[in-house]
Amino acid sequence: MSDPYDPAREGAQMAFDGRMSYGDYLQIDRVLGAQSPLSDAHDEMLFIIQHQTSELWMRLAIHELSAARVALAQPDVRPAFKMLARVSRIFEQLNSAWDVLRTMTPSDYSTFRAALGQSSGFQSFQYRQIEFILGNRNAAMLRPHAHRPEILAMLEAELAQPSIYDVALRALNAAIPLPAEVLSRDLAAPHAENEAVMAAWSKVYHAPQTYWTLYELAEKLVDLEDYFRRWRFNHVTTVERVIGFKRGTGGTGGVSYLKRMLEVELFPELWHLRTGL
Ligand code: HEM
Ligand SMILES: N[C@@H](CC(=O)c1ccccc1NC=O)C(=O)O
Repeated sequence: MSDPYDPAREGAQMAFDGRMSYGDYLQIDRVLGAQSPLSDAHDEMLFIIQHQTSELWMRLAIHELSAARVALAQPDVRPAFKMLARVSRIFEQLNSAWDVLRTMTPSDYSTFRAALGQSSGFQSFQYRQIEFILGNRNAAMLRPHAHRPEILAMLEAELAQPSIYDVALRALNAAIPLPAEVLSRDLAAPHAENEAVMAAWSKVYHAPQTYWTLYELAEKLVDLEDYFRRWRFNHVTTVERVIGFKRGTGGTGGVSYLKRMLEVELFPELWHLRTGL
């Protein structure tokens, strides 16, 4: 019998006093110190981790979307494509995660729902920031954050910046001029569907070879919205499955509110032009 295998023999570092380890670099103690269930219910840990991991992925999505917005304002927009593609993949990841949460039945959830009080995903400031960056803007959504001035200020600052779609339209305008009202709209409101924008994107789709970069940009945006829509759909379906038509802890009608959100169109012209092609 040979001795048990020891990775130190091939050089694995085994001593970490005074050296940065895996846990040091990733601050694992802080991450793993942040799960504090309020009940004894077995499934509350699943619920907490599902949300915390979602928030971590949202953090990366915001990092990528913010950089993509800067990149889209440059003369060469192509470096933004990688970032937008990565955000779509992040949403794909979040979409797959619903499969884990769906293992929680209504009976399981009812063992700890009361412990959640009035807290709700509706109050997720990172989610709201993503919606605002993408262009789904509504100043009423700032109110749940009034008690956190720095978060309120961050979201207000977001409403004062052009959305991803606004910067995309500026890039489109450089090739196919758009009306001034599109380029200097009230940034705190959502973009209103516009005939001239649709005509310009249609021109791109009729001649992809001529407008290849804009064509690629448009498809990256459609891809992103496609994955985001799937997230909304998975959410509302999971909610109906778990709480039926009960009101939400956040105070909305629950499924009725979430179904209304399914109607949001972030990049309306990019969807509507397809009918005319
Ligand atoms: C059993 C699981 C879940 C249930 C029953 C549920 C239920 C609800 C309900 C009823 C709402 C409407 C607001 C309210 O009145 O509370 C809502 C909103 C929301 N939830 Fe969930 N949710 C679940 C899981 C999740 C997960 C895993 C996330 C991921 C972060 C999430 C994020 C959100 C967000 C961001 C909103 C606001 C949506 C918007 O304003 O468009 N939820 N949820
Ligand atoms: N709104 C949910 C509660 C909920 O799902 C939740 C509660 C606290 C933190 C995040 C949550 N997730 C999504 O809303 C409900 O009405 O049961």
